[in-house]
Amino acid sequence: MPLQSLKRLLETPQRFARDPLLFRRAQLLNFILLTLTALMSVAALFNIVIIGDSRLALIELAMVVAILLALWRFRRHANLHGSAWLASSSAGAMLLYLIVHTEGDTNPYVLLLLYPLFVYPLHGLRAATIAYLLFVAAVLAIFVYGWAHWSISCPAQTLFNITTALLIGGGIIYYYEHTREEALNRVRTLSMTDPLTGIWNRTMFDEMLAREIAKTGRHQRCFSLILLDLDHFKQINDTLGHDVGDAVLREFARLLATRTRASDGLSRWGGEEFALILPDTSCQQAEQLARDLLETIREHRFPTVGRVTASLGVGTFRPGSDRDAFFRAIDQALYRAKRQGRDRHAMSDDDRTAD
Ligand SMILES: Nc1nc2c(ncn2[C@@H]2O[C@H](COP(=O)(O)OP(=O)(O)OP(=O)(O)O)[C@@H](O)[C@H]2O)c(=O)[nH]1
Repeated sequence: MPLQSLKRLLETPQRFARDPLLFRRAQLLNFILLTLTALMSVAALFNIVIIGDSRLALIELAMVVAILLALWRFRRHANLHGSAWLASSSAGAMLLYLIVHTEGDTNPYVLLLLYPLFVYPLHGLRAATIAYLLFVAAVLAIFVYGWAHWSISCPAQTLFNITTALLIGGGIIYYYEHTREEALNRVRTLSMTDPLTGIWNRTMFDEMLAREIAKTGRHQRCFSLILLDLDHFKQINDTLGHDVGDAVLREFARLLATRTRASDGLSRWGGEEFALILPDTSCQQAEQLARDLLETIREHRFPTVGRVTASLGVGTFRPGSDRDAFFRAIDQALYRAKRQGRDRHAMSDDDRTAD
């Protein structure tokens, strides 16, 4: 039974599971908070029973209380940011107190190197660097104070060693975090974009669609979706080759990107099909945009092939609509536009004011 409770405590709350980066940070925070609680409790016990230093033990118990508070805020209220700050500042204060308490004895300095080890993974690059620089400044200020008031043997050498260790230790962890974040951002970008056209891929389309659907429920707003399919694209591939087909797809994506807003979700839905999510856009506005897009495509001259046309299916999602039915209706509208001769748009059945 106690083993099961411990296992539950080690598990990261599932509410963070939707975002892998947030989940990793939550996992780290959970682990660090539990480790600090255990470490400080043992240290307090050690100081009471073996050393007989009740003042230090009391400070350590105060830190345990602060860390437990952070743990409670994190697990109960999903407060990641505040809990991380509470944990890092109380651990920092504890380390600084150790230096003061031992009046400059070199033993606590070894522990200082632990600080960047948990501050960087907890806070991320920017906030951690601020926290760490403040910490280094506090350590040096305390040491300078101690130089005048405590009997430190070889103070100049100790100051040099502390500064070097703090800067090198912090520097290495900063660089590690920096390269890790960079690599992660690159992987993230790759996982979101379509390699041929550089616009969003199907995964991002699905994510944005889910987000917009959730927003319509919360704010009672609507959004629109346009599906675009190039006409007779197979002929381009068959007569001019796949490289020309690829170039047309790239140019088509670029053209659409120049005619849409940054807040619109333009993605390659698959093959020669593209999707455009239009937040806060009514059926009439979406239809007008569909007409404008058709004209832009019609008038554009694509490299090698010249004139290209597309067919569009348009629909509006309203609060309470069903995702699959909505999508099916737009897909059907697109095929209606194809059947009726291509180079045109068609509205989904729910929005049929004009074809
Ligand atoms: N070059 C190239 N072709 C692709 C790519 N993805 C899909 N295709 C081709 O797109 C063509 C789509 O053909 P169809 O579904 O028959 O459509 P279509 O010829 O445009 O005909 P309609 O849509 O009815 O006007 C197929 O030949 C696919 O091989 C790609 O990434 N690059």
